[in-house]
Amino acid sequence: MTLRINVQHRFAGFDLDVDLDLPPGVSVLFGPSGSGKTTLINAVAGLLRPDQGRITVDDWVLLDTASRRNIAPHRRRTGYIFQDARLFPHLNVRQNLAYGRWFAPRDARVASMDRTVEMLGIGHLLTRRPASLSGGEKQRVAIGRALLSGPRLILADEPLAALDEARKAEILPYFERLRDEVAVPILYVSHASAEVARLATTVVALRAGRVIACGPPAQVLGDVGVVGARGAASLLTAQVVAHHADGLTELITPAGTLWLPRIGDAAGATLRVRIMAQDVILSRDRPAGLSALNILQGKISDLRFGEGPGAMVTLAIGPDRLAARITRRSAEAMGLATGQTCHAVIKSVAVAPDAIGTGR
Ligand SMILES: Nc1ncnc2c1ncn2[C@@H]1O[C@H](COP(=O)(O)OP(=O)(O)OP(=O)(O)O)[C@@H](O)[C@H]1O
Repeated sequence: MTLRINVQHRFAGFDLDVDLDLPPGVSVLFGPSGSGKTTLINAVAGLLRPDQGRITVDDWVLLDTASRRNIAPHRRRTGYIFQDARLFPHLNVRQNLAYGRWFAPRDARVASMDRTVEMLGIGHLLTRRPASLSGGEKQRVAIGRALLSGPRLILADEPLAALDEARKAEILPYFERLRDEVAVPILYVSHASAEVARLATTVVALRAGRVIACGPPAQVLGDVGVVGARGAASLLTAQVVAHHADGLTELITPAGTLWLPRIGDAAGATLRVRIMAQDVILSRDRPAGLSALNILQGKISDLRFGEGPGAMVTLAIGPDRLAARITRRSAEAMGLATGQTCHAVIKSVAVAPDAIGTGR
């Protein structure tokens, strides 16, 4: 399902103008505070009527100001997941889920209650009231309630922002399952790049009401113009080979073996691993006698110098790209040039657990 959003809207001092054509999967609206993420998601939900615009899910028109079509919010079939779960406190979990179901149109293909409960791991919570649930559990119930309403589109406005790191880590895999197992487009607001790296199929980078980049996460999160040199990251596709007794997990990438602190996923699972450009060291020759376990070989596909002392070197590693942020001085001393073979050195412990997600 393709989501098309063309919206222009003006508040005093703020001007939103976007034109997006988003493929299936999770589209993350990513940008600093005040860039227009919530305004945009509210326009899609029908909570804000933009000055001008047209919003469609496939051939279903939610808004078309030119023909004065504006479907009311409750008829847009959007499942909305908020920062706070907003469950009904007087209903237990099963009743909260059933409430979502009650809103599903008769002809909607709605996931079964059993399947949803199983997918979100909330079977043991069904008779509990929201007050007795943790923040992460509440958010899983909120996802279930949204799913059971038979949505044609799921909107999630910073659903993890109110949770601590441990609870975020608990919820992220459920959003990954939602992305991989439910064929409903998801528009997801976030300003956390680790979350974007794990979840996004497409990243829409917003700045002051404009789209400054839109594309796959590996492309947008590696764009220094979007994330800055310090924030630049690469996403490597890797497959789990085995878990070893010394607490390390062995993964295979097209450029060699990657050893990371133990990962929960089973052997055979395909993961996307975020590696920050500033955590990568380069060597022309294959280094020996290093403490770092990960040495990946690639060819330099791009070399850029900034205004300051830094340089960004990109290696082609199979179909993936791996960026290294080094100094101009090192790049010149090493005589780096595009097309050369180079080795990237990455410390295992530099890859944080929240930087590893499932899927390509
Ligand atoms: N109802 C409103 N009236 C006037 N200005 C508004 C209104 N709603 C939002 N704005 C302004 O529009 C701009 C974008 O706000 P928006 O909430 O969409 O940003 P955001 O990217 O979601 O930010 P945050 O990450 O802080 O939630 C801000 O400058 C905000 O002050």
